[in-house]
Amino acid sequence: MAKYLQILELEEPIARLKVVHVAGTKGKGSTCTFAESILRSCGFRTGLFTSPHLIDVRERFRLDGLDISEEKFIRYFWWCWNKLKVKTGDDIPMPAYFRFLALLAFKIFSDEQQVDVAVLEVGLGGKYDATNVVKAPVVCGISSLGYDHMEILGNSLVEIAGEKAGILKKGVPAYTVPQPEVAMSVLKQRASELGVSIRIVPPLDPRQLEDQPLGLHGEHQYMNAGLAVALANTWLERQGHLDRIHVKDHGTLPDQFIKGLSIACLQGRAQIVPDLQVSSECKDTSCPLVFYLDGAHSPESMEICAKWFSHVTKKDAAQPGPLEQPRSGINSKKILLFNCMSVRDPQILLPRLLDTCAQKGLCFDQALFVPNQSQYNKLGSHASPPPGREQIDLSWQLSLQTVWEDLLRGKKGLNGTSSSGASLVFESLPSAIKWLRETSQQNQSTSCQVIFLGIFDYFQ
Ligand SMILES: Nc1ncnc2c1ncn2[C@@H]1O[C@H](COP(=O)(O)OP(=O)(O)OP(=O)(O)O)[C@@H](O)[C@H]1O
Ligand SMILES: [Mg+2]
Ligand SMILES: [Mg+2]
Repeated sequence: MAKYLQILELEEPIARLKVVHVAGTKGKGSTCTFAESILRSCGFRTGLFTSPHLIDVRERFRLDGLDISEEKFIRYFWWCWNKLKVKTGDDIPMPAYFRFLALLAFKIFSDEQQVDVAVLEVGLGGKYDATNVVKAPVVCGISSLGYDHMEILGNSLVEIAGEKAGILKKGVPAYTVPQPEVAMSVLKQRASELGVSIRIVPPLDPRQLEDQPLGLHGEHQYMNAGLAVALANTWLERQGHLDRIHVKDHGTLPDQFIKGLSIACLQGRAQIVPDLQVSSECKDTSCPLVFYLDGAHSPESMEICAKWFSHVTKKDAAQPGPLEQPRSGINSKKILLFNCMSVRDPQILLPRLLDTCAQKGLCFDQALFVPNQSQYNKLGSHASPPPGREQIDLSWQLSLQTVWEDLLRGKKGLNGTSSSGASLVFESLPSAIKWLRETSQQNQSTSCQVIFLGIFDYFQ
């Protein structure tokens, strides 16, 4: 990275950026999004770099809260690409995907618009992450730690926490959320070696928000929001801008903070998406097919997500309302649409989901497994579609299906009750969605609530 920064002449510009840096297993992106939104609401020009993206790579680079425009993205992309291409070769190869994107973020944030603050999410780990070239961030945060990317970061929480603690720096205040004891002691140890304090921030109390809901949904977001408030506050303090906010004496947050937290948005995190195609053909005002999207792909986030899905689907049934919700007085089917990378262990992920849902009284009627294929054809270098349909390898999805079926069989064996959930494997996402639409159109007396997990789980 140091060499690439030299090639792109980014060393000095990076040193000038006023960075908020966040690592963690879960909640990094949400914490960054909240922190950015708060500081924008305080009147600052912001850059936000997160990962992964849901649909378009430009989602990873936001300027003043908006995805970078195509025109700017293309301009910066080629500027970096061409410069690197000339100066790299056998000894220094072109940077890998995530490194390139991080370099692009540095270029974008330091160049064209001179942002007041750059909020950076670590891609993977911390110590060796591409974003960790920032030598002196204004403040850093470590969100919830748990088990993920063990093939790279190590198998124990101690090792994982050690990697994440690699973003802590001498002289830079640090914050974290309540963590498992072993992880916390690693963070504290590293902080004390560096002579900095790491403060533990409790989850935000909803009362501090004066009845405004958070822009990102789910109980766990209060944890991320609490961390984001501490990061934004410290950034303001260290930059000498505390005069911009009016601290109230009755324990609620400053108005700009409340506004920032309530308008924050990040696609694909506890996002409820009614299927507009199906609902447009439905006479009723509510929607027969609703997707509950989330990027969960670690055991902790599967559990969090299961709680969220159980909670919102129960609430929707109790308070039938407009489009977002399924129709009242109608059977509702709970369907799982799932994929995860083969480095993850479905024997851990799927039971965690199923058990948490079962504890909340929710059983799945069906489970669908799909590869991350979103298109049928890939374009080659001559921009023409290949002549035949690509053969898609579904062996991983078939093994996910087997794990699921075994789980259900095990549960049936134990207590005789279980969701009857037939499971299916589809060759692509569009084909699964087509099937869901057809099914819900054919069966108007049933609404489908589809929890859609792990689909954009890929290697950053
Ligand atoms: N504090 C948390 N504790 C546990 N799970 C969380 C927490 N925050 C978010 N999640 C779960 O992780 C998903 C991703 O959230 P977010 O994008 O904020 O995390 P991330 O650390 O950026 O994840 P990724 O590894 O996908 O980059 C959420 O949709 C939710 O399921
Ligand atoms: Mg991750
Ligand atoms: Mg992320």
